[in-house]
Amino acid sequence: MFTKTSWIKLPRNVVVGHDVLGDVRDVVADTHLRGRPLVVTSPTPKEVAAADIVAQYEAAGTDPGLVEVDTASFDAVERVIDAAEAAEVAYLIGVGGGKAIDIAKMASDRCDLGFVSVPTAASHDGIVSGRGSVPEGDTRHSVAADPPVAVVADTGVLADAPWELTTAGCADIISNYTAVKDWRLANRLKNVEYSEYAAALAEMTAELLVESADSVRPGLEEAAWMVVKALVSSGVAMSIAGSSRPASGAEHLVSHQLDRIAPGKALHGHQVGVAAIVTEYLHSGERGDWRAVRDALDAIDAPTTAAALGIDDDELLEALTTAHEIRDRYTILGNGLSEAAAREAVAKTGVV
Ligand SMILES: NC(=O)C1=CN([C@@H]2O[C@H](COP(=O)(O)OP(=O)(O)OC[C@H]3O[C@@H](n4cnc5c(N)ncnc54)[C@H](OP(=O)(O)O)[C@@H]3O)[C@@H](O)[C@H]2O)C=CC1
Ligand SMILES: O=C(CO)COP(=O)(O)O
Ligand SMILES: [Zn+2]
Repeated sequence: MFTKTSWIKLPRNVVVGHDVLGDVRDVVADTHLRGRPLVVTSPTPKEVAAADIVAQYEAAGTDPGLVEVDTASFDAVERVIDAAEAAEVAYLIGVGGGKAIDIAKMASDRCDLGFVSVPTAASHDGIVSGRGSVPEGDTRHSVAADPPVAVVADTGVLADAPWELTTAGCADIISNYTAVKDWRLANRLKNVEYSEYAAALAEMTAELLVESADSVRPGLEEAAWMVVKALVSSGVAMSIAGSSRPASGAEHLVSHQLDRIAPGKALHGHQVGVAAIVTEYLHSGERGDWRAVRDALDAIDAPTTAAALGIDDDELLEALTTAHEIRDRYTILGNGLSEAAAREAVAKTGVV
């Protein structure tokens, strides 16, 4: 008997382009969302974009709420929920990098309110995804959360953001290669549910970005356009899969572990990129594709060594040998990488 069910949650409007920040109200008006919003942002994105959005609503006679968050934490999510309930807002607008967007996404999921995503950095593929990532206890990885109803990504804002934020987004996409290899491995070895559509979309997204690497240069709106399109596409792959599997494998486990061992030292995307060089080596050996992963990262100015991340060699080795413990997600790390094997992998790939 056929018993499969798949529920794919996607945004209704995804608007990417020049000067679209000024269209937030119009984009929202084209959805079912009505009434007063709560704008959730963090310090820099507030100046770069959130203040403008607040002004748009004020000019139209609506007084939006505003909450500023500093760190990605459950306290921050609770504070946003309290603000949303106190102000009786109708929906939330997350304005910023992964931190502000995920806090707003998780708070709106908890309050059962619509959510609009306004990225100010092309730094991660959670812009569109049905996943939220806020540390809780020892958990750093994402959990299911309703995706945004609408996304407004202004390529001018994204191109003006610091270049390393864009290279972090590119590295988050390049890590799809190893994430999909881990997913296929888990499907073969552990019968983990697998979607060829989601895997193919995640791989193709990485492929298209790598092929365009020459055009991904600082300050260019065209480059911001290409990267944000890739981030959207990767988020859609996660929605099709109903999990972060197409975009998160062993390289993400290592990054999550680094967030615990060496917090705040490097950007999420940069950490997963460096870890992907090592996990690609583990998948395909010395003669395998790890050089292609390293060269793709290098081509877009993303770090390729622990030193470039600002992470000590020992911190990376600890992350590599303990990453398998943090989540029920089978990957090439299996039941754990031995210290000797980890040392060999980082030495052979030049990561350390
Ligand atoms: N939900 C999902 O599916 C996914 C979630 N993630 C999560 O996203 C997070 C990583 O996102 P990331 O964006 O790197 O982290 P942050 O949101 O912390 O942003 C990184 C830095 O960029 C700054 N910033 C943002 N926009 C601008 C701008 N326009 N100009 C100048 N500075 C700017 C922020 O400033 P300020 O400090 O003022 O905020 C912050 O200092 C991780 O927590 C990761 O787990 C990653 C991938 C997928
Ligand atoms: O960062 C992500 C995809 O790029 C989300 O993955 P996690 O589920 O590992 O947090
Ligand atoms: Zn990621």
